[in-house]
Amino acid sequence: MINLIKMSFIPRRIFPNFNLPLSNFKGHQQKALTKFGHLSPQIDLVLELRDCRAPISTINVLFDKVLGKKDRIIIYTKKDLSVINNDLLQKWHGINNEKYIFVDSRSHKDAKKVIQLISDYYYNMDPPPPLGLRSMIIGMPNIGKSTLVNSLRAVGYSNQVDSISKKKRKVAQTGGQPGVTKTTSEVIRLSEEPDILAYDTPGVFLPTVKDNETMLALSLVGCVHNSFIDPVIQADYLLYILNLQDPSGSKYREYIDHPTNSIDELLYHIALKRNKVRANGSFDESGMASHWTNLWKNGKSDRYKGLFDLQTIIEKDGKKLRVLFNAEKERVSTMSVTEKLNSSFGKSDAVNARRKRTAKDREYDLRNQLFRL
Ligand SMILES: Nc1nc2c(ncn2[C@@H]2O[C@H](COP(=O)(O)OP(=O)(O)OP(=O)(O)O)[C@@H](O)[C@H]2O)c(=O)[nH]1
Repeated sequence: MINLIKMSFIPRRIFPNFNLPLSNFKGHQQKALTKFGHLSPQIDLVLELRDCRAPISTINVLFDKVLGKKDRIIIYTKKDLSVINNDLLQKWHGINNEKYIFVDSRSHKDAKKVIQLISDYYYNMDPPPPLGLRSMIIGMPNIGKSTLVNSLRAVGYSNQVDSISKKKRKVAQTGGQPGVTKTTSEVIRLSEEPDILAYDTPGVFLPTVKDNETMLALSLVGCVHNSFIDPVIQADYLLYILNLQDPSGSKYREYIDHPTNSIDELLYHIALKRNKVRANGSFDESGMASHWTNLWKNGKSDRYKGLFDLQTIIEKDGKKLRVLFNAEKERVSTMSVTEKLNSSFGKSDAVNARRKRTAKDREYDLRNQLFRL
């Protein structure tokens, strides 16, 4: 029977259309965008951070809108948590000769490579910038900006250990949830030779993200607070994405020996494995969902290296990606940021944020499952 399920298993091609909040735009992010606009004329180089596990969903086209056309290096963070391969990114960025690099923001070895890239840029500037190269580190919330600033500064000053104490080298506050940095920093010197300066900035979200899948990918990589979306829906999306990448069910084999499209079934097996099923057969569904998604969010071991971006899984073609990117720019260009900011504090989103999966959603899952079999 199990072999029959494995053979006939077809992963879901469509994710249920939950009524999720698509906005998490905050007042300090609006202020940050205004400040970006003011600082823009003095910025030589933009360091734009994206998450390796959601390289498309973590693009924020608002940055282009406020900063205008600026030279930039795209830095993919959290490489230690991702399975993305360089061929794919080379295809995307090769078309436009864009500079990009993968890093673990905490790694000094990777920070050295970033300093090297910035230094190369500096030495190619003609004339060299009289007041040092000014860069700005931007990206979605919780993507690793402040961690990278600290690593860059530690590396940039590594030859001058005596001149700067370790405490002084750590300049930016970091944390496990989004929104730790609330204001754009004063200019921070990353290195003296060459003279490289940077602004650390607050993570900025889009006023409204494109669709549910983008919001769920952003949630799995930690750009929104853990509690923002019902954990069972997050777990269901994770299951959906993992099945698309590997329909054999191997990504959750430690809990259940056959592939499944039903999050309820998987969560039950997780509870069983963890001895958390009560005598009456019930279990804490949300608790199991949070436990499972956290393994992937935090990359608890190599087994949980992830890729949560539906579009990255589908769009392998660089040209198509460019079309997608332009469509996103178009979508955002019609948005009034202030308008969206006000509406994002509206009651409906707060209500939606707490919305749980309903009996109807479960029924949908079950029908989907039966239909596939
Ligand atoms: N595994 C891993 N963790 C990282 C990496 N970069 C950052 N982190 C962790 O991610 C969390 C967020 O990092 P921050 O540097 O505070 O992120 P931020 O972009 O400054 O966040 P905001 O203040 O919300 O803008 C912290 O717990 C970091 O330790 C990375 O490359 N790999």
